[in-house]
Amino acid sequence: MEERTGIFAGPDPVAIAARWLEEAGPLEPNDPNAMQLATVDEAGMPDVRTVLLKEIEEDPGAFLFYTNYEGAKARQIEAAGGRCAFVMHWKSLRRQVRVRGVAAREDGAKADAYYASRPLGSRIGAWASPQSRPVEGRDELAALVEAADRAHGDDPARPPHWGGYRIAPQEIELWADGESRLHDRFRFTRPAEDAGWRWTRLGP
Ligand SMILES: Cc1cc2nc3c(=O)[nH]c(=O)nc-3n(C[C@H](O)[C@H](O)[C@H](O)COP(=O)(O)O)c2cc1C
Repeated sequence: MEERTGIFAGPDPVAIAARWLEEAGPLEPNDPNAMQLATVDEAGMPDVRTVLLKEIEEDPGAFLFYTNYEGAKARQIEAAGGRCAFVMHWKSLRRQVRVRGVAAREDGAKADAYYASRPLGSRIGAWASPQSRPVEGRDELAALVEAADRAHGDDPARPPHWGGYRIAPQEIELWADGESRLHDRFRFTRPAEDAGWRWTRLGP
């Protein structure tokens, strides 16, 4: 099988994705860690939205983002037994990472620490925002923020309805732009989390 070299080098696609994200950091105008997270609702209808990838854990490999556990994406993730997918595309690098996997809540010490590291306004916002539910207008939102501010003060604890998801990847595809649309695509799979990754080149 043809060897993977250069930007594709290495046995672990999670580590390669982490390398690519680091490379994209100084090149992207905004949010190099933005990922488009796909879920399906209970009728099987797909849904997708952007969230921010906050951490890549390298062993055994996982991707973390944070959100409201009462919003649509959380409901969809949980109803699907955690199954979800995401894609990251860096226009500056002309590269793409696709991941399919299973998400599980990270609502322990790591979520507490990340919550505590956020600016106060964001911490209050996490208490105040009824994510994915209708609001009457900005006035209602402002009133909810004011109430949360009064209730939780200057050092709010992490809300029970807010925390992380850790996506354990089952399949990762690394893609890089090639000449004449002959892009490079490598798909990695592993039979279990503690097994090594196998890979194959795919037609573009
Ligand atoms: C650049 C960008 C970053 C975002 N980051 C997050 C995030 O990290 N977590 C989150 O819950 N929503 C984030 N959002 C908002 C989501 O895209 C979405 O509107 C919200 O989470 C509600 O999604 P849902 O109704 O499918 O649950 C972000 C939006 C953008 C455009």
